[in-house]
Amino acid sequence: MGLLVDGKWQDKWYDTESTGGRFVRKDSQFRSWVTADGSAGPSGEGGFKAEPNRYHLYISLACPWASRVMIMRSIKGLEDLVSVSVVNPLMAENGWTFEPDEGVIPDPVMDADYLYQIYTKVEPDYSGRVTVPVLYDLKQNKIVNNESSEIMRIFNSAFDEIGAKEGNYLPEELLTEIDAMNEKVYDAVNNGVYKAGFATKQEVYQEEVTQLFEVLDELEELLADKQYLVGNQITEADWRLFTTLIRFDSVYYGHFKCNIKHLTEYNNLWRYTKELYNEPGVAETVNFKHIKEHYYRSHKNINPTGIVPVGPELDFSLE
Ligand SMILES: N[C@@H](CCC(=O)N[C@@H](CS)C(=O)NCC(=O)O)C(=O)O
Repeated sequence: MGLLVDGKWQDKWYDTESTGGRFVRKDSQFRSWVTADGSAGPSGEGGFKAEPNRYHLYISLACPWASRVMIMRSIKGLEDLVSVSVVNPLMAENGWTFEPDEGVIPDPVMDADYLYQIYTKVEPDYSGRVTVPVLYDLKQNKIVNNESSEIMRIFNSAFDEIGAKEGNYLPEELLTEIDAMNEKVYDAVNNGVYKAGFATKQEVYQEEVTQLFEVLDELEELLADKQYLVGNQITEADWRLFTTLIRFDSVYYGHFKCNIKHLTEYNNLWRYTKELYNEPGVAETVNFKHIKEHYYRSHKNINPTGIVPVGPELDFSLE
């Protein structure tokens, strides 16, 4: 676990000293968009036109942010348009690596050993965290974007004219509601589990875990008479919630101490999670071996022995 400082790798855990025991996530730095005609998107620079085999995605199957992008790639049928590399689940002193293991897919750009080499290749004096997902332009050797919420939106529509599957997970008329839902879910749930798990002060942990379960209770109620979060169709908001829920009982409940309730104790949220898991193309993006190995083995200050629990046994079949 570490970060780049002026292009040099430093092995360092998150700093929570300066923030009173609180984990504060840093903003992603590469923010350009792939668009159908190469014009600039809502942020960053233009020049990234949607073309087959031009873009490459770096992901971890363990990571909820990378997984939401993988789900969009899968449900939009982009497998033959956007290639992918998968990092090793263990994130240790060199950060994410391509160390061969089951499910790891090596780097085609420079056969890198470490993901940070991709960052320093495009920006030799980069300072910041080296995160997945990364959307990389193979033609210009540039990182287009490393913010999953934006890569999801790129995948939702940029490739529609060159062979993507039908489906709009961001309908115009639901956009305001989706954005509001995303904000709540991001803060309390997606990032909430991390804020609870990485807290280094008791009162900070308690505050975060309480807020997390308050919002889960609220969502449980919302889903009592609704199948999906916004409108009557699956939207981006559902996929964003899903990647946290699918990891909940396996890692967040134990490793991050988000244990007021199991997800399986929430009737509606559990049913919802199973339904989304059973959507075509989604189960293939979920790899519990990578998920459990990553969290339990990489965060040595939380789990010093690195022992990976055997359970829980979860049954995702819909009765
Ligand atoms: N805001 C980013 C967050 C991505 C992120 O934090 N990914 C984690 C893996 S789950 C990572 O690569 N962490 C490495 C680090 O922080 O050093 C996004 O949504 O894309």
